[in-house]
Amino acid sequence: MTSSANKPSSLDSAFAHLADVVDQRRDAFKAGQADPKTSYTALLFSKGDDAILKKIGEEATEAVMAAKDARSSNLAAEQQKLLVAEMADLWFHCLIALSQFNLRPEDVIAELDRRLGTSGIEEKAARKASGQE
Ligand SMILES: N=c1c2ncn([C@@H]3O[C@H](COP(=O)(O)OP(=O)(O)OP(=O)(O)O)[C@@H](O)[C@H]3O)c2ncn1[C@@H]1O[C@H](COP(=O)(O)O)[C@@H](O)[C@H]1O
Repeated sequence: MTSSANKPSSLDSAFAHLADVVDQRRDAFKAGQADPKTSYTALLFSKGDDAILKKIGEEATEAVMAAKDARSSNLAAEQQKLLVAEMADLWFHCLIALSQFNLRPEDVIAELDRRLGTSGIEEKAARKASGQE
């Protein structure tokens, strides 16, 4: 599998580019310029919040099942490929959900950047101590 060391393009810019495409479809759909019959993205925007959020649940479940299959196959190449495809479906639908809520992948990446270097164990303990949980 690909590692970050030999990745030719930046992950951020790949996400940003796809998010631009999705946002353009969203805006074109709202302006009556994208046809849900020819654009899957426009079709989901035409259906609204519930359909978009339901797809995330479905795609997450499919990714989990693909991961279980990959493990059962001892990480066989074909199962790994299927797992990557399901994860791609999940990430794509997350981008649609972000767009539906006027958010961008950059917002999520900024949040992950903010968390860099903070142990999840420490973060949870701090939340408990401050009564947030
Ligand atoms: N990356 C994707 C992408 N990934 C997955 N999908 C679609 O997501 C759909 C959902 O996958 P499922 O496995 O649930 O398949 P399904 O059973 O057909 O879906 P449902 O009937 O259950 O909704 C499929 O139709 C896939 O083709 C995508 N559709 C579009 N894109 C990107 O979005 C761009 C714009 O797409 P359009 O809006 O269709 O022009 C494309 O150029 C691509 O870059």
